[in-house]
Amino acid sequence: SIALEHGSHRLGKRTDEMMQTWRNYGLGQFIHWGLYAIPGGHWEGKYYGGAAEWIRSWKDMPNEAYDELYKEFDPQNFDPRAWAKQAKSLGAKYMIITTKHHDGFCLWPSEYTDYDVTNSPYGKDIIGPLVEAYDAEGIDVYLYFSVMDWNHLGYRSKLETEEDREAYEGFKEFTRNQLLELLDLYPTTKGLWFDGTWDAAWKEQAAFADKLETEMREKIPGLIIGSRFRPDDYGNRHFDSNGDLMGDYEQGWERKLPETFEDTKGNDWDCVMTVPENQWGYHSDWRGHVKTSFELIEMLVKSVSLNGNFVMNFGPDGQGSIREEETKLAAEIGDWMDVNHEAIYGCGYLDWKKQDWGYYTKNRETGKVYMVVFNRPLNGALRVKTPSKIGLEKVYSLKEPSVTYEPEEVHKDEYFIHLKESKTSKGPVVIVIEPTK
Ligand SMILES: C[C@@H]1N[C@@H](C#Cc2ccccc2)[C@H](O)[C@@H]1O
Repeated sequence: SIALEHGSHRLGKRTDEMMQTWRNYGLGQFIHWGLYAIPGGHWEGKYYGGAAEWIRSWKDMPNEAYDELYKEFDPQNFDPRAWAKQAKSLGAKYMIITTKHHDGFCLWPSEYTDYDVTNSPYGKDIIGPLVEAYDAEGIDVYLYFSVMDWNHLGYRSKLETEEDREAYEGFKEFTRNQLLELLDLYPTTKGLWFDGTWDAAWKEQAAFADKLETEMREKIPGLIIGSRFRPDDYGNRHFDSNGDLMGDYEQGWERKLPETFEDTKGNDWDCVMTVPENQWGYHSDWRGHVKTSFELIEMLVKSVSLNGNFVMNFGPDGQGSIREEETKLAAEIGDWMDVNHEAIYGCGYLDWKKQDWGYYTKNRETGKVYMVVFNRPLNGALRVKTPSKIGLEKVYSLKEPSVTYEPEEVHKDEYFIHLKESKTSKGPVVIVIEPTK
């Protein structure tokens, strides 16, 4: 293996309580909110189809005009407790909020820049009330932080000149100051979700990032930081030059999902997912495919079945309202979770042979097995291949436990479970197997 000073510092998974809690979340909520929500994908009547939170970077969009938007930020509809209540009814166990996206505008009162909410007409901290509201609902809060910062004069995507390097040293100090400031201001945060770390300039900062990650972990013991923060000695991210995972879980699944357990390399991971194809911040004109609640529930179940967490994105509008499409999805998914959360929370991968009808999840504590059926076979018979000697004496419907099943053994350790028409349940039906030995 390659000698690394700043590669992965731990082989295998974290087993402490905070990480176990993270592992058992199942469902999270991402919130992308900032100045980009004001234009909402349009500028002077022109529609921009790219990601709305990147509008400042589109060629026809005048940067100076974007940078003035903070003078319009006054979200009078912002209601953190309503957001937290909606997240509770969705069934989210954690929430990730953009404290600062690539544009550099800070949703908290930062001592290290004037480009923050205190200098907007709104004038007040956004992050603090959100942390408080979500904590009150028992939903853990994680802070999204973009290292890339288009507003800071010392930011560089690459370091070519001596001037670049000097300026970048100031930017690094600023970044460190802001991160330590966030952890001081919001000590109940359980982790940081880093983004904007693909720049060549940042990839040269293995030693700096390593030291800073250690400092942050010392400030909040148990803090959870994913694979997207640190570059190793050779600029590799997510996995170091020896292929070992950086950070506490893999953050590589952005708008995509692993297909097999092998794709996950056996690591902890999260999938962060937009509702439209590629809009994180608010866009007033969603075009292309907008996911249905059934699609999102399947992504959630697939994630949990492969030991991952699924984080669904919300993009509040410029006034601080959650758009109706997201409200509707939250209600539909929440209704399904009300009945079926037992197959999600505290569950993970089961090494039984994957079947076409859907996904298995297994409760890590009870050992209960959940068959989440998305594709009802035409003959209504679910094929189940079990490891040998598993007893299937206790099989029932999660929604209607009085509806029990007697699996029909068709081959050695291979059974049919004949679905009984359950009440019209919206979304996938879940069959529970309580292995008896
Ligand atoms: C979590 C997501 N990461 C950000 C990005 C990106 C990106 C950058 C370059 C190429 C493709 C995607 C998006 O703006 C959003 O914050």
